[in-house]
Order: sequence, then C-alpha cells, then structure tokens
Amino acid sequence: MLGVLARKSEWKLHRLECQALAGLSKDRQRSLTPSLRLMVRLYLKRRLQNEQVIPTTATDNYNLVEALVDHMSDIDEKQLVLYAQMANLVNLILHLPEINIKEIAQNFSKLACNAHTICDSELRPLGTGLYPVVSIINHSCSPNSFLVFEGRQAVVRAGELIPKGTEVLINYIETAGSTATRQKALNEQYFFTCSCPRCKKVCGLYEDIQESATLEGYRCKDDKCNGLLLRDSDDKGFICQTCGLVRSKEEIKTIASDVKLMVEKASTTLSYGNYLEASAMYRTIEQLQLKLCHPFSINLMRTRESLLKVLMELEDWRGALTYCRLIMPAYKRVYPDIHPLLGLQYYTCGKLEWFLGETDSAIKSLTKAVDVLRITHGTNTSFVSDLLVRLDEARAEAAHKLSLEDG
Ligand SMILES: C[S@@+](CC[C@H](N)C(=O)[O-])C[C@H]1O[C@@H](n2cnc3c(N)ncnc32)[C@H](O)[C@@H]1O
Repeated sequence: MLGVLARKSEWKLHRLECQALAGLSKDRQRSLTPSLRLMVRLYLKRRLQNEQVIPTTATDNYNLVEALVDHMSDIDEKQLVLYAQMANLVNLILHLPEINIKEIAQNFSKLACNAHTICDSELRPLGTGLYPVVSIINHSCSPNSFLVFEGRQAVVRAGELIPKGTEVLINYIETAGSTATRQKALNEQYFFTCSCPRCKKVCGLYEDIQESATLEGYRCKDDKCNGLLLRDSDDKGFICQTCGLVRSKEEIKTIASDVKLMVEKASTTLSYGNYLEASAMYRTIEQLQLKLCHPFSINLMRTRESLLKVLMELEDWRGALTYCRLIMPAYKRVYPDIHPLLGLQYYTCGKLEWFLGETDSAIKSLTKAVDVLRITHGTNTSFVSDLLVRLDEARAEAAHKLSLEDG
C-alpha cells in the first residue's frame, strides 16, 4: 500500500516537473545541471505537499530542509553570484510568486554540503538526491557505516558493531587519498577540518609525509629500488629515502606533464567510445606512471581502473582479469577490510575467473566478495542474492569437476 502511494506521489511530482520544464527550449532543458533539476523538484514537492496533493511524512517534508546547514557565511563572493544566477533560473522555470531568490540561493548552498550522489549497487552514479534524514550524519575518513542505495531509497548500513551511544559516521568523499588531499576536499566542499582518528593520528608527522609520498608522490629512478622520494632541502630535486639517489625536478616535471596531457586525451577518447584507442593510451600512461610513481600510487591505481573498464568494454576478459588482480593490492592498502569498493572488486575478479574457467580462484574471490558485500549491501538485496547464486554455481561446478576426476 505504501509503495503504491509513493509511486502515485512520484508520478504527480514528475508530471508537474515536466509541465514546468516544457516552457524551456530543448537546449536549455538539456543544459540543466543535476542540482538545478533537484532544486526545481524540491520546490514543486513543497508546493504539492502544501496543497496536500501528496502526503507529508516525518522523513519527507520541507521543514527538514530548512534545518540543514548551509555554510552561507563560508562561501566566497563568486560562488554567491553563481548561486544567485541559478536561483533566478529556478524562478524563471517555476513562476511562483512567493519564491524568494535569497532562499533559493541558500538552498543551493545547502545542496552543496548535504546532497548525495545516488549510485546503483555497483556504485555507478545515477543522479543527485537530497535525503535530509541522512544529512544529519557526520563524516569520518574511517567511518563505521556506509551509505548505499536500493533504487532511490537511501540505506545506511553499519560496517562494524557500533556500541550504543557511539556516533554513526559515513564518508562524504573518496577516502583513498592522503590526509592532506582528504582534508582539502572536506574543507573546500564541507567547510570543516576533519579530526577523525585517521586524520588525527598522523597529520604532519613523518609517517604521514611518507604515506602522501607513496600515494601521490614519486619513486626512485632506479628500477630496482622502490624507494620514495622527498624534496631535498634546497628544493632542486627529490631524494630517494631508500638509496639516496637524487632525481631532478625537471625530469619529474616532464614525465608528469606528459602523463597529465595523455590522461586528458585518453578520457576524451573514452568518452567518444573509442575503446581500442583508449586502451592503447591508458597502457602508455601506465608505463609512464610506473617510471614516475610508487607501485601503490593512487594515480596508477586510477589508470588501471580505467584500463579494466576499457578491457571489459572490449570483452578482453583475460586482460580485464590481469588488471583486476593488479588493482587489488592497492585497494587493500587504501580501503579498510569492509568497504563496498573492495567487495565489488572481489566480485568482478570472481566473475572473470569463473568465466575463464578458474573455478577454484573464483570460489575464493566470490567468497571474499560475499564477506564484504553482505555487510555493505545487506543480505536481502537482489544484488547480493545474485552473488550468492553465482557462488553456489561455482561451488557446484568445482564439486562436479572433482567428481569427474575421481570417477
Ligand atoms: C551533511 S551535514 C552533517 C550534519 C551537520 N553536522 C548538522 O548538524 O546538520 C555536513 C556538515 O556537517 C559538518 N560536519 C560533518 N562532519 C563533520 C566532522 N567530522 N567534523 C566537523 N564537522 C562536520 C560540516 O559543517 C558539514 O558541512
């Protein structure tokens, strides 16, 4: 019954949204950003709820939006002007006399630090949504909970046993980066300095500098030495922390700018769907990064993720499995044991291994995937049910192979 009501409300809102957007040219409609669309929906929903056309609930009402933090006093002049322009556009679309531009601009600021990216079970982004109840949850770089989506429904799942009275925390940003990178991202979008145990433990210490150099810095130019580089005292070059070899700033700058240029070209090539060319480009980038970065570099990890995606598109399953396995040590290093991305990587690995006839390896990978994803995604979702079916099939196949060998 609840589902039917929710669908009816959704339909009424959708119809009103289509009517409101019909006044815009097709070009203008296409150029509307996700946050502009979300704002239009927010006001239309408020109108329908005020007119009691759709119900107001404890978790879905405009009063909850009013209570959200907006950080208006922290944003700069340029951003304020942009929000005011966006607010004018919303007003143009809605033609509602009671609408207040300042209030809409303030709501855009609220969206920036409260809205969530809605993802599918494999964490592919689908859109943006505002979930005021979820927005009361604070951030940690080593959170005890995860936000996932089941369709449009936001679900917060505990990643560990949370003692009574302990604050529930999720992560707002990609947590693979160094402390400095994470802090910068949180400061720029959410206006706070994170003091979670991961940030507090190491910030500014030598251990932290080493970690940044591993994840985001450069490596020794001697192929046989995997040492990290730190800037020398007169800032002319970088010194290997293992063998003491100096690598010139110029050499690093040249390779780094080649990599940057190639990454831009490869991503454009990929966006045109030219997978073969993109795979060649990403392999060149990988080779350059192997000369430049530490094996646990995040940039190298990202290049390999792109290669994995491209090879899947090209149906090069063997190549995809190679990259899936190459990525795994980096994931294990940057993500905790229970993390959706790690679980999904085990799942991809298991599916490829099974498809390529490596049944025993597939069983191991799928078992690890189940161990993680049953916690992050829940056991009663169709996504995890499918995974359990695959694991059963792989086990049945292994048993069958064994019985044939015995026979
Ligand atoms: C989605 S809201 C979270 C709920 C918010 N604390 C509240 O009281 O409404 C995001 C904002 O909360 C604050 N916040 C979130 N996590 C924090 C943390 N770990 N430390 C300090 N402030 C945090 C920041 O101001 C951030 O922009």
